[in-house]
Amino acid sequence: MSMIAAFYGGKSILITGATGFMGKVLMEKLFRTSPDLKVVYILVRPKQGQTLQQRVFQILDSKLFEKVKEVCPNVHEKIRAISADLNQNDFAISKEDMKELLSHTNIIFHCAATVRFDDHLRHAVQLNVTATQQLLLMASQMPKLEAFIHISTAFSNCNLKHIDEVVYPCPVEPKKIIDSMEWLDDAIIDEITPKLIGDWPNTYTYTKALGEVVVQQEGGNLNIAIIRPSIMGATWQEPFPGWVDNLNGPSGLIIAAGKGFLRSIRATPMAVADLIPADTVVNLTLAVGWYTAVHRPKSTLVYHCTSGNLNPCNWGKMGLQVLATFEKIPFERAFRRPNADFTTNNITTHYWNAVSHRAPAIIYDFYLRLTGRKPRMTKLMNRLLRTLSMLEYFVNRSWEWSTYNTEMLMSELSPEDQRVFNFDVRQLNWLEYIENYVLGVKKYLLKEDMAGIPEAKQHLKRLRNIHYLFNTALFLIAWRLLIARSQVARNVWFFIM
Ligand SMILES: CCCCCCCCCCCCCCCCCCCC(=O)SCCNC(=O)CCNC(=O)[C@H](O)C(C)(C)COP(=O)(O)OP(=O)(O)OC[C@H]1O[C@@H](n2cnc3c(N)ncnc32)[C@H](O)[C@@H]1OP(=O)(O)O
Ligand SMILES: NC(=O)C1=CN([C@@H]2O[C@H](COP(=O)(O)OP(=O)(O)OC[C@H]3O[C@@H](n4cnc5c(N)ncnc54)[C@H](OP(=O)(O)O)[C@@H]3O)[C@@H](O)[C@H]2O)C=CC1
Repeated sequence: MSMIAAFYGGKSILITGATGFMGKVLMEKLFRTSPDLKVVYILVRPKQGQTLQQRVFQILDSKLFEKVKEVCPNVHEKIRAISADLNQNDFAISKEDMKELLSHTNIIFHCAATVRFDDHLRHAVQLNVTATQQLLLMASQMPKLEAFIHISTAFSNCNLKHIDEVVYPCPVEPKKIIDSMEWLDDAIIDEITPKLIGDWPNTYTYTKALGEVVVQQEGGNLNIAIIRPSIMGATWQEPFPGWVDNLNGPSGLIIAAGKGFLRSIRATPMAVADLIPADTVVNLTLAVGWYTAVHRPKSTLVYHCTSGNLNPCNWGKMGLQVLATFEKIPFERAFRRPNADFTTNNITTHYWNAVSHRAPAIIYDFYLRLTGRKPRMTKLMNRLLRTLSMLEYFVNRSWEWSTYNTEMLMSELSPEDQRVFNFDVRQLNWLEYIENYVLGVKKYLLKEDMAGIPEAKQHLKRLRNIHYLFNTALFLIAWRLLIARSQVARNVWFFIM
């Protein structure tokens, strides 16, 4: 019998960010392994014209929750969606809901965040720092609370090369940052943002670092733990391999490469690709929730959920495996044949951006215009180049994360819990994982049918023929021009003939 699964039985659990990528995988695992839990409160905002209930039904209707509905047929009754906006005071939660949350909650998993790299500092602070502060305040008024689990990121200290499982101080106290966001106007914030974030690459990683400091400073007597996942990718095993539902991290680039838009990327092939499957993060999170509540460590423990020091993969190997998978499982209606190169130097990056990204987009848009259609490729390409420039920081460096606490926790688990809540990345086979990831992107993100693979392969063959024809024509034109201008070239030509 799993001790962790039994622990969550009968519990009232509060999850923020339950509608996000990690939140869904977390809820799924909780219900599948502890169907006898009492209730899961989720803080949800109405979005895109959908009510809270519609949002919950949409989640439960997805393939991700198929197994849950078998083991916990009344899952929809156990999810209590609470209308909340983490950007508002008291999260805009009604008095009755707040009363219920405060009096019943046993465990909090705080997953909500803005993960956009380019978010305005005010918004990133509001969600990643102030909301965390407010949630801690709420937690301090919960008499039945046993553990508060804060999800941060392994990149919250990416300005360091070696990162230990400790909370590092920030140059400016979070309280001062929160205060200043209240009275500074947007233009001034824009101006001081580069100075404030210093050697952090973006507002996301900076505000996640501030969030951790807030947790440490304002956690009071709460039982708190911080989890730092690296780059969260599709699921490895549970509930099935390859599940993914957003474009963050590598997923968007896998699509761009598979559809033939992404032809080169400024990345260091030998740099460690610290990916971590979402189900691994969730297993560790649930194990940490149990450990923190039952063992009540004296201080706030930080757990690194990373793969690099235990089972490293690098970007070069990952890129090759992604491309190899496209041979077997191509995406439909590709713009060009998938074939992306890694470059490490600025000049070649600019060259390939011009030749392989911008030029084909301009030519294609010209063709669209000629055929009376609206040009769109240049815009799309500009977006891709902007995304690439934001991700570059992470694919040209390697970090070392120590994992003592995570390994300690693994040794504390019973063999059954090690199996049910497996977060041992040493068992991960990268080639198999990446293949399933690409397949998952095709099925769950692009919603492409596997029956379309033969047609997709035919399409790639046509693109290859067009490519050969285009190159041959280009060569002949260049050769003709050369012959017209150079006696040596003419002599070579006559010699060959
Ligand atoms: C050889 C072949 C190799 C192929 C694979 C190689 C893989 C290399 C992968 C490298 C990835 C490295 C990632 C490192 C990240 C580490 C960071 C730490 C991890 C974390 O803690 S948090 C999670 C990470 N967060 C993110 O990834 C968010 C990043 N996204 C953003 O910040 C913004 O979306 C972005 C990129 C600034 C774009 O903003 P904007 O232009 O405003 O666009 P929108 O977000 O509104 O979206 C517009 C449009 O673009 C689509 N989109 C969004 N994100 C991506 C993406 N990452 N890639 C591609 N496309 C993306 C989005 O769906 C929208 O489409 P529409 O059709 O709806 O308009
Ligand atoms: N994805 C990754 O690669 C990594 C993520 N992390 C961390 O893991 C956690 C989860 O990330 P992930 O699931 O990928 O992120 P997502 O962007 O998928 O989900 C974010 C969640 O936060 C919610 N949220 C955002 N703003 C508000 C708001 N104002 N009020 C209420 N809810 C809000 C979103 O709700 P809505 O659906 O309404 O938008 C969504 O449920 C984050 O803390 C992130 O920093 C750490 C390392 C890597």
